[in-house]
Amino acid sequence: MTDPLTTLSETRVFGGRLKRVRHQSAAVDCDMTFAIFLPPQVEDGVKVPVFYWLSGLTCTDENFTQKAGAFRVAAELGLAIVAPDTSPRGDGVPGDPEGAWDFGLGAGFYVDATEEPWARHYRMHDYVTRELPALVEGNFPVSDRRSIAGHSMGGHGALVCALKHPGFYKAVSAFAPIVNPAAVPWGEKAFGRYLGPDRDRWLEWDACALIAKAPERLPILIDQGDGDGFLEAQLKPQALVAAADAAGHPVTLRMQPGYDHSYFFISTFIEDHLRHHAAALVG
Ligand SMILES: N[C@@H](CCC(=O)N[C@@H](CSC=O)C(=O)NCC(=O)O)C(=O)O
Repeated sequence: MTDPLTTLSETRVFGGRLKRVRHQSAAVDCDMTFAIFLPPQVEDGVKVPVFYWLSGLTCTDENFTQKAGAFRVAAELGLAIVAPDTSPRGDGVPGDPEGAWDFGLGAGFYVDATEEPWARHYRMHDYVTRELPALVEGNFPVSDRRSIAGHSMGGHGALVCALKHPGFYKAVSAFAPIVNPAAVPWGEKAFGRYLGPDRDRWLEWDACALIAKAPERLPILIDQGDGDGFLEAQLKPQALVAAADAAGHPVTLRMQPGYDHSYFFISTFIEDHLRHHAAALVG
């Protein structure tokens, strides 16, 4: 062990192990909890690649582990899964002044805030792309082959992480992502507070803007339910398809008839995403 980690729980699942781990984060300056699934292959001494999952608004590390149904296929494919929390938390970490669920605690938006009082703790991009991978790779039997996926706010996070860090991830995908946060109500509220009023600076955290100048054309897989109540106002996946087409960036958008925004939708298609990631990660 190179970093002080506290194991909160350890559970056997599909021949592997699911752990919840707490540590002091320098990036977000508070204690953080993440989940890590280690597939059975690690027990034969194999260093396995890591699939990072970023959850959406209101989530912790536990929504994905308890609801997505990912572990049978991850065990088969030999993938580790790491699911961090969605924001800093704890004493001294400010939340939404009105207690709303779409900003602050559980809603870090995977950006590095520049404005007060958010800038000290709300640095989830730095946490997810730098501190957490270093911690995981220094303390668990995993390789440096990584991929990233997420849902809704976490889908936005996954797309932005991949687009801002060419070569760092081998695959990227998203369920019902917020693709154009600079132009929808959830993103306008969060970016206005975390990043300040200059909308040009918001574009550094917007997949539709980043894709135009991406130095790497990593194919993007997106699943989106057409019965999703957030589709028209917050998600707008066609905006990413248009930006990707203009840039020559490969995107596959699968509109899934009748599916909503929930983890029932995610659990239905998570196997496809894991296999998409494994094709790039394993071998
Ligand atoms: N107010 C509701 C709705 C919040 C919600 O739907 N959250 C989604 C993510 S939305 C975009 O980021 C979610 O993943 N919820 C957790 C779950 O397990 O379904 C609420 O408080 O749940």
